[in-house]
Amino acid sequence: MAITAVILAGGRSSRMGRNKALLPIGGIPVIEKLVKELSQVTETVLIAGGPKETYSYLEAEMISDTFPGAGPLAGLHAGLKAAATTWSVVVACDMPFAGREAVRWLAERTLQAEKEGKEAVIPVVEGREQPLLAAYRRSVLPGLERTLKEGQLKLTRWTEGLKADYPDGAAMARAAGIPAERIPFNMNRPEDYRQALAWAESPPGEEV
Ligand SMILES: Nc1nc2c(ncn2[C@@H]2O[C@H](COP(=O)(O)OP(=O)(O)OP(=O)(O)O)[C@@H](O)[C@H]2O)c(=O)[nH]1
Repeated sequence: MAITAVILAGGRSSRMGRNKALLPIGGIPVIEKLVKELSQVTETVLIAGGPKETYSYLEAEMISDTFPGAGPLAGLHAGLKAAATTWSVVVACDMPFAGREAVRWLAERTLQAEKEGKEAVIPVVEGREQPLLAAYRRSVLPGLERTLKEGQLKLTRWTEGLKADYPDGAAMARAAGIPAERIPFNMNRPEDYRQALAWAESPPGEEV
């Protein structure tokens, strides 16, 4: 599909205590798993932020933030700026189950969003908006750049100002064939990593 995947991989991983993107899931670093999955359903995979030399073996293009240290919004900005497609899907590097079906589902939603003049598709999974597993139109860039220049770094404050579609993520979960809560699950702390490992080993639908 003519869409770019942007994997956000900057940040400090301070709560985890080590680079989250390199945590093994199913025997490979989570970022490698994401690159493999997302490259099956997108035109290009970009990695925004993180140590370039460490990720050079991956089949993805690496992008540096224009606003270093400014958090996920800076990664989103760098990714959208480098993307050659009108729409990009953004995925945080610490979401081990945000796989190809979820991204394909989001990419399909952008077709309708485009017709309706929307500039973002932000799924709502179990009542929570997921701006780090979402699709954005390149046209958000000038506003995003202004926001970053003003030093406003809060993601949800920025997304509030977008013309966004907020589809129910239950359908995304059905498409992916895994429980909804797992899809945007992200690993911030060591206990989250343990939970992800347990889920990775359990068959879909089986609660751990
Ligand atoms: N490119 C880029 N990505 C970032 C930046 N900050 C965070 N991210 C990514 O955004 C996602 C969410 O980040 P967080 O988990 O909130 O922050 P973190 O700094 O990685 O982790 P903590 O230090 O524990 O807060 C992750 O995929 C990060 O890799 C940044 O400054 N630049």
